[in-house]
Amino acid sequence: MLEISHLRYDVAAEDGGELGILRDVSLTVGDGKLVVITGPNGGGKTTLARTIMGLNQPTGGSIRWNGTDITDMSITERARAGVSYGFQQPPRFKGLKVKDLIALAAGKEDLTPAEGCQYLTQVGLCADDYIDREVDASLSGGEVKRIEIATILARKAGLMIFDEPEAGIDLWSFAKLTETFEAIHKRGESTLLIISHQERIIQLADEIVVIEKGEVAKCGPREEIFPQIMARTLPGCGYMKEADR
Ligand SMILES: Nc1ncnc2c1ncn2[C@@H]1O[C@H](COP(=O)(O)OP(=O)(O)OP(=O)(O)O)[C@@H](O)[C@H]1O
Repeated sequence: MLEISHLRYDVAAEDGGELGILRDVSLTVGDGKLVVITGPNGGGKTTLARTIMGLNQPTGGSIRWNGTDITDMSITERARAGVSYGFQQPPRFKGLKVKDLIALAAGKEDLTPAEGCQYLTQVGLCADDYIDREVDASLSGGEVKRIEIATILARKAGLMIFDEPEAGIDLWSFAKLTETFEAIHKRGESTLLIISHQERIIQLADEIVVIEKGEVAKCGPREEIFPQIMARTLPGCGYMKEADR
């Protein structure tokens, strides 16, 4: 279980004061649940995900994972504890091949072709075309994004956090990805926290959390929150991006 309690993340403001990016965020995610975090741009979703992963040190509150306080743990310690995070814009790794990156994530020396195929197919990539490619600038943004998601799947972490997994991904691969999320959720082996503006991903959620202005604006079962979100997606305002409607 992930338990976030009164989490704050403040940064220095231009006027010399403090700017609250996350303000008193409390949230509980049960084991095996699929929770979608959505909300307007700049609301604080990525900051929350980065803080859970340890990329930002909170200025207040606590994060517990499976009963252990991980608030002051390093990124590596959190990863060892089973927390993994897929960046909104994943980095490239010049000199590393796709198979190296996935093998590293899976904790193996090498990958068999079948294993490579297993992980890449889940994100809509053909292993034959990608397994020996370098994860450098020759790959498109959508390709790097899908390869990074494959590494998270290979890690089989207890908590998988995906930051806008739909970003830059074509329709066919997106359909494959939603199937993959559904399958992981059905197996119940991992807890999924997915930041998304995409209606089809939001529809997979057990629970939806709306983060707005650094606070939890809404939180509850999908059946309850989804109609409220849709009611606010009127032209010119609302939670969901124009392109997703
Ligand atoms: N270190 C920082 N210093 C100043 N402002 C910051 C810092 N980190 C985040 N912010 C600001 O905090 C707000 C929340 O950013 P965040 O990236 O978490 O939003 P988001 O909800 O993920 O947005 P999007 O939907 O556009 O991805 C933004 O206005 C951002 O510019």
